[in-house]
Amino acid sequence: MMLRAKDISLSLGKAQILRGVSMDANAGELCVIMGANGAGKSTLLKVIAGEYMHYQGSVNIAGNELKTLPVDAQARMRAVLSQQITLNQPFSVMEVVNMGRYVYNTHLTALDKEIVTYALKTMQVYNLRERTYPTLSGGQKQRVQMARVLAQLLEAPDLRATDYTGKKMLLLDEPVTGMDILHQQLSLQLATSLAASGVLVVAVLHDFQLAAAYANRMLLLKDGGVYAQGTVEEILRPAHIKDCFGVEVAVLEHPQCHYPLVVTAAADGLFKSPAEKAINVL
Ligand SMILES: Nc1ncnc2c1ncn2[C@@H]1O[C@H](COP(=O)(O)OP(=O)(O)OP(=O)(O)O)[C@@H](O)[C@H]1O
Repeated sequence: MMLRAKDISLSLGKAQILRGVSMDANAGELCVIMGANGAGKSTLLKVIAGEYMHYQGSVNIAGNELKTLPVDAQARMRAVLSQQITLNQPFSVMEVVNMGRYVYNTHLTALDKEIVTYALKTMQVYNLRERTYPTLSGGQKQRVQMARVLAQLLEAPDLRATDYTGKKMLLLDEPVTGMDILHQQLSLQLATSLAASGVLVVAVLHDFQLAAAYANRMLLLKDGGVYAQGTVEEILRPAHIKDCFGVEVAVLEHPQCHYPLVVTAAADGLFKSPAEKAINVL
């Protein structure tokens, strides 16, 4: 088991944010965490990323207890794409992606530079490499951040050249926010390819369709606890979505693909949810 989180509880200030969350995920899986705003998804990801060390419970990564893993060893095992990255200094795109390699070397080697070039090309931002990062569009910035975490993970300038099983974990918090549909697909295909090379990928997503198409395993959070955990078919059910998001949906069969389609049920009278009540107030 690459990741075994057991009974994680966490308070921030006076508020209890996570309540006894347990999750397991294997190397080679793409695990998607979903849940309403404020459900605790980012907080859980931050616990796994070693950002909050005052949690109760245990987080075990590839057989190591997170609390006993030195910070530099953690940085070489996993890369993290956080939800809000504010980087206002005038770094170039290339410099931002180089940052992914500084966990290995303070002076980049020829191999580091090859990996950075590979990551830039994979995320289709190579042509932007001389641009100043803060001047990029939102979606372009997000693609550069994906390139940075890819550069941090890889050991060779070729995704398929190495077996990363049990060695690497990628944590993505809403990685495709602001990306156009092509780059959303590209990013999740990249995540799938990384998983095929043995990386455990844990991604927070808000898009049911992307989750349905790409997840091997899903975790649905509600109010800081686990509401359900399982396969796409087990998790993406109308009753679960109603309970967790307050919206009536229908789950349809995709006409061409094997995964389910989640659509809002917009027929008259179907919206009896808190979301719709909120809209009525407006
Ligand atoms: N540093 C903090 N101090 C106090 N409360 C916090 C802190 N960080 C998060 N919270 C609260 O914890 C709860 C969970 O936040 P979290 O960011 O994990 O939610 P989320 O599921 O990722 O939501 P979203 O979909 O909006 O990104 C929210 O109510 C949030 O306000």
